[in-house]
Parts: sequence; C-alpha cells; structure tokens
Amino acid sequence: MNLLQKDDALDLSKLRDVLIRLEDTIIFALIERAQFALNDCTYQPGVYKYDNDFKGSFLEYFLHEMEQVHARVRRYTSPDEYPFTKPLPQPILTTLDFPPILHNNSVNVNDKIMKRYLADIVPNICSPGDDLNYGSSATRDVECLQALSKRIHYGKFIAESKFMDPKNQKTYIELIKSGNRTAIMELLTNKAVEDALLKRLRRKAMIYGSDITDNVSEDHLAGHNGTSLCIGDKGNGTARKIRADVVVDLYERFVIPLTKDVEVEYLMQRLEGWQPPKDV
Ligand SMILES: O=C(O)C(=O)C[C@]1(C(=O)O)C=C[C@@H](O)C=C1
Repeated sequence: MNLLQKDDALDLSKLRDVLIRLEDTIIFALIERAQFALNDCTYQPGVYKYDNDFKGSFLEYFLHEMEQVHARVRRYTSPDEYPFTKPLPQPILTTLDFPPILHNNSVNVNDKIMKRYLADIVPNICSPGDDLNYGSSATRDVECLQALSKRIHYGKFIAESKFMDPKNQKTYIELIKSGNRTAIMELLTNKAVEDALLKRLRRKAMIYGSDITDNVSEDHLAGHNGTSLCIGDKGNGTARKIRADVVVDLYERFVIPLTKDVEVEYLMQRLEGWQPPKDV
C-alpha cells in the first residue's frame, strides 16, 4: 500500500488486500515465536539490570531500544505505524509529505494489544518452560506485536473509507453525533467478510504450519483427514508448528474485535474540527 497516494489508501478493496497480506505476516510471526518456550522471565519486570535506569521487563527494554532506532529512521511518522513505548527520539530523516488521509485522532490501542498478547497469545502458542533463548523469543515477540499493531490500526483507514462512502456518510454523522457506538459498530460490521476471513485463515494456518515433506498428501495439508493439529504432531509425516484453531480463535476473539474498536473510536473523533460538505 502506497500511503503517499490518497486514493489507494481509501480504496476499501485495496485495504482488505493489505489485511489479507498481513494474515500471512501474522501467522509466520506466530510460528517463529512458537518454536521457543514461554520464557516467562522475559516478561517479568525487575529480573534484569539494564545499562540505563530502565525498570520494566526484558521484552519492554528490548522493544523500547528497537523503537528508538526505528523512530530515528521515521518509522512512526507513517500513518500506519504505532509505537508501543515512549519517549522516542525525533527522526534523523526529513519527514515524508504524506497526504492527509486520516482525520486527526489519538487512537492507539497498543497497551491492549500488549496485554492480550502476553495473557492470551504467548501461553497458547508456546510450550511452557524456559529454554534460555531470551533474545530470540523477544525478537519474535516484537515481530508479532508490530504485525498485530499494524493490522489492528489499519482499522482507521477502513473506517475513513467507510465514512467517506456517500452511501452511509449521513448515517455515520448522525450516529457519531448521538454517541451511539453500538449502532456504529453494527453499521461497519460486514459478517460475510469476517466469515470468509476466518475460513481462509484456517486453511493458511494449516498449510503454513505444516512441515511439507514429499510423503505428505494434499488431503493432509488441507486438513481433510481429521488429524489433530497439535504442535509437534508427527503423524503422517507432518509436524504442526502452530495449531490452526489457535490462530482462528485469536482472530475471532481479539484481532477482529480490536480492529472494530479502533474503527469505532476513530469515527467517534471524526467530526472534531470537520464541516460536512453542503450536500450531506
Ligand atoms: O473489511 C472490513 O470492512 C473491516 O472493517 C475489517 C474487518 C476485519 O477486522 O477484518 C472488521 C469488521 C468487518 O466486519 C469486517 C472485517
């Protein structure tokens, strides 16, 4: 997606294509993380002493150090990138001139993403215990968190695109003015898109999560033979690196609902300092 092109960034089918590509990024990032143990000590504050006064967990330390480097190369000036930590330094590169695509807003749900990631996702994809690979697992955590954050905050572009659609703009304006979050949520929900997504995701997770060897049948890869999808399942020549139902459940309970929350909260701020065109 070229965010320097306003038309691209508000085209709903192109935005959905971005979400489809991010499914791949997220599944592969989860698979990468799942090869290491839970390594709980990397999530607990006060376990390590750092070379500065940092008091958080090893993961928070690592994330903050990385985000400082990325901020210097202007990562967070892009409207689809949101940092988890602060304070961050100013970019050393001149800021790119992005066209005004999104309305001014303060929506950032990274705190919620971090909480759900630690409480719900890591324990579900990793085996319990400690394998000492702290740097490797933290690197994978950062990749998972960044991919999830990007996907979920794409809800802003989708909400903007839906708001700008003349078919519904009047209704959105009325619902925003009356603060009716429930009705906004209903209006922006497209159940058919969600159902197709979950079906596609299951198939991707089954295929990407298999070790593909010469003696694996296509039926098995497609999950038609009723085998269980456990991590490390070596039956029929495959080892599942991640359980497909865990990925689907993660999207159903967490990724899609949070994307929709971002859409609603973005829309709630959409009218601030904005005048509708005369014909609306
Ligand atoms: O594609 C859309 O219309 C979106 O708003 C994105 C999304 C999603 O998170 O995947 C969220 C809400 C819709 O019900 C369908 C899908």
